[in-house]
Amino acid sequence: MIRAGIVGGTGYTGVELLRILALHPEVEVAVVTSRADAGVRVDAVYPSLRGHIDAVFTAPEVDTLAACDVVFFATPNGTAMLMAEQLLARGVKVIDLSADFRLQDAKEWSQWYGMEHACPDLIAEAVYGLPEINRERIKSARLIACPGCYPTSVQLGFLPLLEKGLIDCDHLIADVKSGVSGAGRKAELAALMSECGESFKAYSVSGHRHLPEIRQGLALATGKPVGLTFVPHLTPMIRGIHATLYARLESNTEDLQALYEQKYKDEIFVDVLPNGAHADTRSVRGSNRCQIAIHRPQGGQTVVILSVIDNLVKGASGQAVQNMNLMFGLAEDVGLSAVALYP
Ligand SMILES: NC(=O)C1=CN([C@@H]2O[C@H](COP(=O)(O)OP(=O)(O)OC[C@H]3O[C@@H](n4cnc5c(N)ncnc54)[C@H](OP(=O)(O)O)[C@@H]3O)[C@@H](O)[C@H]2O)C=CC1
Ligand SMILES: CC(=O)N[C@@H](CCC(=O)OP(=O)(O)O)C(=O)O
Repeated sequence: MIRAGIVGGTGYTGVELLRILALHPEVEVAVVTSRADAGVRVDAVYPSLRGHIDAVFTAPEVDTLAACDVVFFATPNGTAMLMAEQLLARGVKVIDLSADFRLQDAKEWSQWYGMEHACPDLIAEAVYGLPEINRERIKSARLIACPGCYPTSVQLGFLPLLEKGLIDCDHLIADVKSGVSGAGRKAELAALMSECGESFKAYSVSGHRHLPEIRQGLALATGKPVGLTFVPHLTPMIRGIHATLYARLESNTEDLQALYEQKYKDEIFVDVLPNGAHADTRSVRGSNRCQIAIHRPQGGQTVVILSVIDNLVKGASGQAVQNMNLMFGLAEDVGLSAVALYP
């Protein structure tokens, strides 16, 4: 059995990890941390886990976590980087759901995240945990930087077009909507039902911290810098990300539906919908799937890609477990076969 630790077990991605790992046949959840709830049983905070997780929240301490084979950090940015080095030195694999190791340039990271990086030397070793592009490197990694939720939906949507060089890379547009759980469980005015219910708004239009992460991934796919306008929106739903992606085609020869189907034909967690379909977040809620639909309105030069995920599953905890499966030589979908909840 793989002994797993979760730092930040009371947050939304933490409890989603617990939900997934509770039914994972190869994992025993050995340590779950929370500073605020240290000493409290996990199933007292989350009764849904009664009979599934027999653990008590503890304070996050390296000595306790070092008894694990793998530690997930489901913590705010700036936390994993303080403990990762010590855990790796003690032979523990680290899977970080936060942004601490996502950007390859420590200076750029500091600018977007507003703090100095505590261990810039580890950044080069971290493998960006998007299995659809980095599967082989993930298998032998010690440290995984799980992609952000918006970046997962946008990169999976744009990749086939970029890899084939079919679009104008200077003017990409990602118009993306997120459910409120994307903001985490902490109390926040903007996430109150009376603030975001019955309303819909864009935010961080002048620059969101996922912009450099998405640009970095797309530039790697195409081999040159990309020009991207990324506008996130907050929608009054709990889970889900819906990305509407726009690009200008530079070639008319390719059958785009066939291109996407071919690119993702062996990917368990990327589902290309039939021609003309409209992807919806409800159809991936609770599942580790990304569903993608391709459109070319009026047969013109603009291609519109719809890409949907559950931000807490393929956008965070499901993808983290997908990475863990690869790192430990398991089948990629162990523990991740849940079908979306409907309605
Ligand atoms: N929500 C989402 O959809 C997604 C989130 N992410 C990323 O995953 C990470 C977790 O997000 P989310 O679950 O939403 O966050 P939450 O705010 O819901 O939970 C944060 C958790 O971290 C713990 N924590 C907070 N500060 C510290 C600290 N300094 N040291 C140790 N533990 C700490 C909290 O418990 P306590 O304070 O009691 O210790 C809590 O359990 C973030 O980096 C987020 O950006 C990534 C993709 C999607
Ligand atoms: C709706 C909402 O607030 N979403 C969050 C992003 C999601 C997140 O947790 O960020 P990471 O993926 O980088 O970890 C935000 O815009 O700050």
